Amino acid sequence: MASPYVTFNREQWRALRASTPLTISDEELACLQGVNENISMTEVAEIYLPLSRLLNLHVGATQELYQATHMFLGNQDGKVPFIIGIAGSVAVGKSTTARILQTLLSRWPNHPKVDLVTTDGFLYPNRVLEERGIMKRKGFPESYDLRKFIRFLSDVKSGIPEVKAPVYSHLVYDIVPDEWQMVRQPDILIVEGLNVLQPPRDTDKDQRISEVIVSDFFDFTIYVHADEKDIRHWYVERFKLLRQTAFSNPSSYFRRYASLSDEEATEVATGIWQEINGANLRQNILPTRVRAQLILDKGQDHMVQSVKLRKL
Ligand SMILES: Nc1ncnc2c1ncn2[C@@H]1O[C@H](COP(=O)(O)OP(=O)(O)O)[C@@H](O)[C@H]1O
Ligand SMILES: CC(C)(COP(=O)(O)O)[C@@H](O)C(=O)NCCC(=O)O
Repeated sequence: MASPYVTFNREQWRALRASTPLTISDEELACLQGVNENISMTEVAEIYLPLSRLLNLHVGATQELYQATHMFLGNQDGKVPFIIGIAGSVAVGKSTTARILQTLLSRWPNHPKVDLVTTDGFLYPNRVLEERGIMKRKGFPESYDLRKFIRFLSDVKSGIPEVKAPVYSHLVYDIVPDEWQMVRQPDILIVEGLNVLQPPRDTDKDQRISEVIVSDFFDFTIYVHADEKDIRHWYVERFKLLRQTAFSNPSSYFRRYASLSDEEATEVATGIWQEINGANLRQNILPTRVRAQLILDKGQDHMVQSVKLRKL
């Protein structure tokens, strides 16, 4: 069967930079370094800048389409945000990708307001996960309040002026009660998380919400891919670093991990990977890759090796 994707190797993709009118100023470079100090600026210029141009073209075309419909209907409905979904494994670099794109996309005059929401806010609180015996299934499909997530996306897409997203704290490892992120009609909303390309669940009927699925609300979807052995390595390295930062915070749910030796930390993190995040990747996340409009394929140094773009 012919592939629905056109594949660009790194050289072919970076050549598209020529059709990107904007360059990056020193000030913006500094801002991106703040997003992630490990990100290479060559990577931003060669991979993410052309990607932001492609997205800019899609946003522009969609904005024109909305305008045409409004003119035809003779109404002045509220602004409808363009929604980008970013999927992929835990630790593959979704949040880094999302933040780079947020920064790059906000420089375009026709879509300066770019908001970013992560799907962890739609996890059930620990109390509910405990009641259901699924505390060790965080990130698996059944750990999310899908009804709440779909309502949120539907409200944003309906042009509601102010929509609330719940907030998850990695520090306390739980939903923060009574804290919300307000989404106020951005030009673009980036939604980043493990589950953005997942199909409807039929395992628990309670959760089944008509025929609407999460990805119906996305105007563009990206899957960040890498070999599992590389992602596992990034996960373990990030876990080791967290000992000096988040884990040593007195409010951290994982205080007990702060004093682990390198060897112990590697063992604990590898265990969590095998039991939770790796299993979730294989069972529920990787199978959704085929649904993405664009796939970023990263090598072991985080550099994108190839970009796949859906032909239709
Ligand atoms: N493009 C990149 N260049 C260098 N390091 C990166 C890049 N993307 C992610 N990382 C590193 O990989 C780890 C996981 O990235 P993160 O964006 O937090 O992943 P996710 O949101 O998918 O869990 C972090 O330690 C991050 O610093
Ligand atoms: C919170 C997460 C489920 C990621 O959620 P997302 O924002 O991708 O929906 C994940 O980072 C997580 O905490 N997994 C549980 C196992 C672990 O501690 O790594």
